[in-house]
Amino acid sequence: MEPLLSIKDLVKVYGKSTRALNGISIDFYPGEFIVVIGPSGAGKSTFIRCINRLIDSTEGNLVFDGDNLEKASGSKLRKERSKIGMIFQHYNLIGRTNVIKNVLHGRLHDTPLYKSIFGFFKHEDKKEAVELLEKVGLKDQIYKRADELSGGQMQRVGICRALLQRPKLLLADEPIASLDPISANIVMEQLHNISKEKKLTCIVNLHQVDYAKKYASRIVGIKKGRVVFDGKPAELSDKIIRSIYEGKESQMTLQNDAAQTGISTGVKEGPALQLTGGQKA
Ligand SMILES: Nc1ncnc2c1ncn2[C@@H]1O[C@H](COP(=O)(O)OP(=O)(O)OP(=O)(O)O)[C@@H](O)[C@H]1O
Repeated sequence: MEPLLSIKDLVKVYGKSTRALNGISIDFYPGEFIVVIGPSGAGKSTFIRCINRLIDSTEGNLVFDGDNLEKASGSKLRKERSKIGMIFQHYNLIGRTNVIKNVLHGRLHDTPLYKSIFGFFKHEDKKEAVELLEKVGLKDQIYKRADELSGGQMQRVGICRALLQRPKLLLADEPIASLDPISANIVMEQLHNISKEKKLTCIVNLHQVDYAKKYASRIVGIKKGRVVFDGKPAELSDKIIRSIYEGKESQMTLQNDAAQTGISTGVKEGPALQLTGGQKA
C-alpha cells in the first residue's frame, strides 16, 4: 500500500540551536489511527505542525497524497492544507458564533468569500454539518453560541469542523489535554469511531499513554526530536515506556505526578497503565 504521508529526514531548528526535530523519517498509511507520545518538549507539537505547514521545517521532505508538501506555497499550499483537518487543544472556535456556523467554517476553503461573509453555505454542507453534530450528540446545541458549551462539547464541535473539511488526514494536537477524564473519554471515543467509520488517517498527539494504548492502531514514541518507538500498542511495554520517558522516572508516580511527567493514568474507563519498578510508591 502506498503511504498517504511520507516523511523523510525532517528537521526543525528553532533559533540557533533548539533542534526540536532531529531527523524524523516515517510513513503513515491510509486508515491508521496513530498516537504520538513522548515527554514534554520531545517535539510532538512541532512534528504535527510541520505536517500541515503551520510551522515550516528546517530540512526534510514531506510527500502527502502524492504531492510534495514542503515545497507548496500560495494556492497549492491552501489546496493541500484543505485535505488536512486539524484539531487543537484549545478548540479554536469562534466563541460568539453559533455551533453550526463554527462547523461550517470547515468548508470555508471551498466557499466563495462573499457567500461565507453572508453565511450562505451550500445545502449539502449544512446537511452534513447537522449530521456530524448529531453523530457527536450535539444536535440540540446547533444554535447555541460556542462559548456557552463545555470544553468537551467544544472539542466535539472542533472535530465536526475538521471533518466537514472532508480531509484525507486528521491531525490532533493534544485534543484532550484540557478536558476532565469523562469528557476526554467521550472525545477520544468519538474521534476514534468516526475516523474508523470514515477510514480516515489520524495522527493524534497525546500525553496519556493509557489512551494511546486504548485507541491507537499504531503508537509512535518521540524523544528529543527522534522516533524511538514505532509499533502496535501491544508492543509498547512498560520498559519501553520508561525508556521514552527516561529522566522523568523519578516522577513516575503516575497518579500523583501526571502533570509533571506528562504521563497520566487518569482514565476511569479503559485499561489503566501498570508500571512496575522504577516508580515511587
Ligand atoms: N516557537 C518556538 N520557539 C523556540 N523553541 C520552541 C518553539 N516551540 C517549541 N520550541 C522548543 O522545541 C522543543 C519541542 O517543543 P514541542 O512543543 O514541539 O514539544 P512537545 O513534545 O509538543 O511538548 P509538550 O508535550 O510540552 O507540548 C522544546 O525544546 C521547545 O522548547
